[in-house]
Amino acid sequence: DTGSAAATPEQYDIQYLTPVSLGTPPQILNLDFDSGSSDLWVFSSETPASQVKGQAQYNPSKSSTSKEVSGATWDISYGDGSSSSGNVYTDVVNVGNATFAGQAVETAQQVSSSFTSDTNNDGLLGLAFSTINTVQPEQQKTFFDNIRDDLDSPVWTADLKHNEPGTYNFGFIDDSLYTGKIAYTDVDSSDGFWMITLDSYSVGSSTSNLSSRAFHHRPSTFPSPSDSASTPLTGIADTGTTLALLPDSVCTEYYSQVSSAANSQTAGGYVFDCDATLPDFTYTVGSTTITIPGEYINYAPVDTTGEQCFGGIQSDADIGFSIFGDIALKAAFVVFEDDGSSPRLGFAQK
Ligand SMILES: CN(C)c1ccc(C(=O)NN)cc1
Repeated sequence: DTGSAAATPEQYDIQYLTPVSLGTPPQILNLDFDSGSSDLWVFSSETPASQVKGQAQYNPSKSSTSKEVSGATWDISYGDGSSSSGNVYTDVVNVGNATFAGQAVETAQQVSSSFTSDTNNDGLLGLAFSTINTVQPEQQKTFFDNIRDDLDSPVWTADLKHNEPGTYNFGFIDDSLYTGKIAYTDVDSSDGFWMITLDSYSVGSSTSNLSSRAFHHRPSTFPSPSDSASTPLTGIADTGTTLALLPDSVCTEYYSQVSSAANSQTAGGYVFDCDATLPDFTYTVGSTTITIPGEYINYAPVDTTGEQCFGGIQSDADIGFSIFGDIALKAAFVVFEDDGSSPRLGFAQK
């Protein structure tokens, strides 16, 4: 079995939506595939009308193959403070021809305001590890965990793009989607996430880093620079988070290269003049180097004046690890591999 479906960005690449078929006859909903969570939940016939604003709704009573999971409930909260909760059914779920008959479909009986106002998002399809699925009393498996053994290969891949549709594939690696070689790194899934350590990062052209300059002799008073060219970054690969949330030290180093940049309390992060030229941000996994173009890091205007723009790199303070969200992932072809025992993440240029 294999599957392939389009990942279409909403404005500013704030999120990517992918059509999913649920039930019999098929009910098509556009879901946010999220490698940072593990619940497949949908707007449904059970979602109060006051909390629905244009979203498609899954109606289990209209599906001949739906079965209620007796006594099961779910309740999830996300890093941005949004939340949802409800009941559970199983039904046929089909993603680009990859199909599982008994997939847990979590129907929303409550969604928070940010979901209600997100009018094109009909729900989430979790692709983190099933250990953090929120269904009680019996935890449910993610779509990938369910179909993994039927897939030609135990992988799914993300080819997200800037301002144009990309692709989520299941069960195979499409060699036409990347260049060079895929470099793999081990995943620590103990917290339920695709957590990895990037070998290094650099801001702009590497000569910006003092240590890479031929300093014949550096006065002893010179600060020995944090040699970012070999500083690792540990974080989670999260297709459901828009930005790249990185350590304060990295943010400081990055925005020190942008003369108009400031860390704004009112805007909630680093902002700069929209006409600023932003440096690239590069990270390495083994021998593969991924460069996020500066333009991708000019994320979006703060307001309708279009004077100040919000950065695509922001602080991961208070989270405890970095979050390599869409800003970081859309510059790469990413392989999420899990044979059930030793998960790995692969990165390639494209
Ligand atoms: C409000 N929406 C659409 C969200 C979607 C995804 C997430 C998230 O943290 N995923 N890892 C949060 C919020």
